[in-house]
Amino acid sequence: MNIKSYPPLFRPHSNLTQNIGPDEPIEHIEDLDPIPVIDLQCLEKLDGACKNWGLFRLVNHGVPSTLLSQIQDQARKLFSLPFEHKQAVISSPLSYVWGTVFLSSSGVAVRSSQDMFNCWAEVINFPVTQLSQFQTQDSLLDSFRHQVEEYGKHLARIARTIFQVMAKNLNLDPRQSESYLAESTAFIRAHRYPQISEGKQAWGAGPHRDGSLFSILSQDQIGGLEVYKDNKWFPVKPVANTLLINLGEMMKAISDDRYVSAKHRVRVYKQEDRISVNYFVFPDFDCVIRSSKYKPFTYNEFRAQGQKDIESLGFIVGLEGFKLSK
Ligand SMILES: O=C(O)CCC(=O)C(=O)O
Ligand SMILES: [Fe+2]
Repeated sequence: MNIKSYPPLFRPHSNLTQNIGPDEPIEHIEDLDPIPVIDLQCLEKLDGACKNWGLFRLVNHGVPSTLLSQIQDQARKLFSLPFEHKQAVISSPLSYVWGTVFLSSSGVAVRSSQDMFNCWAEVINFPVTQLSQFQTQDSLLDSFRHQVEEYGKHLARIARTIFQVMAKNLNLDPRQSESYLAESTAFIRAHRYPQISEGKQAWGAGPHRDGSLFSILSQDQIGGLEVYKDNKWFPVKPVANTLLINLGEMMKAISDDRYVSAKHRVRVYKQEDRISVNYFVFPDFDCVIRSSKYKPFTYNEFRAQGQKDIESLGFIVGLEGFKLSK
């Protein structure tokens, strides 16, 4: 355990612990992996995976395996630096937060008063289109920044390819659908879920749905991600060289509820730190999302509402709060 690298909150002597609630059954399927597998070169099964799961594994994605493993290794090294050093070198437009994954529009970490929504995780945010402006004397951060930039280009390509097919399957108006996928506001978020000491309990990330259009995740070999389907939680096992696509609430709204926004959560382990790197993509912030199920809204309004919910209720109501009453 590299204690100096952890924010004080996550060190063994801290008395922070979380009531993680009743431990809902986790479906253990040892050999069979039920998560749909989609080939980027042949997207025939994409529509079914979006309708049934809202989360799928992507193969044949064209990201070199060396780049994927470098991203994982370098992220792990970066998180292993002393806590104070990370605080000192990670500066705007990057940000470093812990205990929450929510950031206000001004980049400040927003913590909920409710346990479920605080996370046993550290997060470094990289806004992909602003990375070329970032200068640092720290050689590890500098080389990681370059890799993230290169990785970001692959992810933007993958996001475009997948979204084009989704838009076609959903018969979206091609002009409208252009503003549903905004590359300019996409960001890459690296997470480290520190190991947790005996006797403590917390979620790496409590059960939630993402607010994004969708995300593209690379996880290490530790595991811990779980997805909810048919009233059960399924482990999303690590499979080398694959990526995970997770549909968020914006995709559900745009699809007029034909697609599922996957509910998921992350477990933490006693023995090991887990690393994951996630790319989030959103609609243009001021593009109006129209559907038959929800009142028209922009992503900006959705995000502002989420922040208000966190501050007043301790959790995000999400898309349900925009539903048209019958
Ligand atoms: O780390 C993961 O596996 C998922 C993280 C997550 O749920 C998120 O970033 O929204
Ligand atoms: Fe998530």
